[in-house]
Amino acid sequence: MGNDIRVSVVGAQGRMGSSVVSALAAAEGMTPALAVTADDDLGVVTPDNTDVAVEFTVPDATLGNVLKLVEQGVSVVVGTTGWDDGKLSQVRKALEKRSGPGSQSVFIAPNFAISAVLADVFAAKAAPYFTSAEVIELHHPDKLDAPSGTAIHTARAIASSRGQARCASMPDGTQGNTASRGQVVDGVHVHAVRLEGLNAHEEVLLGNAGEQLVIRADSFDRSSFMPGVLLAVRKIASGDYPGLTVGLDTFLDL
Ligand SMILES: NC(=O)c1ccc[n+]([C@@H]2O[C@H](COP(=O)([O-])OP(=O)(O)OC[C@H]3O[C@@H](n4cnc5c(N)ncnc54)[C@H](O)[C@@H]3O)[C@@H](O)[C@H]2O)c1
Ligand SMILES: O=C(O)C1=N[C@H](C(=O)O)CCC1
Repeated sequence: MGNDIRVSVVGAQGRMGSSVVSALAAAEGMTPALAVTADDDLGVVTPDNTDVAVEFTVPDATLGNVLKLVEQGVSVVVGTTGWDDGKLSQVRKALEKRSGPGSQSVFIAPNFAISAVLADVFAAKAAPYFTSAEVIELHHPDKLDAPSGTAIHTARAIASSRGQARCASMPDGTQGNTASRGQVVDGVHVHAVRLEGLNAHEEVLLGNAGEQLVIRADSFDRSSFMPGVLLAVRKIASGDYPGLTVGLDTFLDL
């Protein structure tokens, strides 16, 4: 259709990329444009054929892909993990260089499932009321990165809300080899499980003397991510979010 948003998918043969290609074909007001695989030249994706590119590839490739798409004048919705402050600042700089009328957008979300986004928000709200908080993420064994992008995001959100509330550091009497205590992200311990049969799951454990709160999000199927991806495409295509935006909660009235 004439006014449809033209959406190209980078990483189109992957688990997420192929799900996005199918979701786009069924979505109102969107037209699938190019399906780019690892063997293709990303240079083919331009504003002549694409309004928004959706990028689901691998952590080692995503920064390069996003910078190239920005250089080519294309706005991007990114679901690939592996982002840190240094990489985000490279994207911000690339966007600033190009900014002007009709300026471009990059949107990055570690998780597009509403259950995960809400778990993150609830965990950050709850964290200052508890002495201890730890994050456990559980995923399918084909996942390349650990801990998950979502768990890093959650740990940072917990640390930030505890920092603002001036909470004391969490008690931990572990001595000697601390490898089994997981990765420490901004002072929050994050544990990664890889298990056949799982898809994408996260649990936040919050403890006080004599009580525990568990906040858990389960994505049983990749269909759980699709409404969030389509929402992000619509928001980015609207032109209302120029520059870099991180996190699906931006678009939700939480
Ligand atoms: N944000 C979310 O909600 C969400 C949900 C699920 C997965 N993820 C993340 O998305 C990423 C992809 O996950 P997946 O399960 O689809 O992985 P996958 O391995 O199934 O797919 C990745 C695809 O990218 C392709 N690829 C690699 N380098 C490329 C390049 N330079 N250009 C184009 N294509 C390239 C690979 O050939 C593969 O087909 C991971 O980082 C994962 O953590 C995010
Ligand atoms: O399947 C994956 O890989 C997922 N990756 C994201 C992460 O690392 O947080 C989101 C959930 C699924």
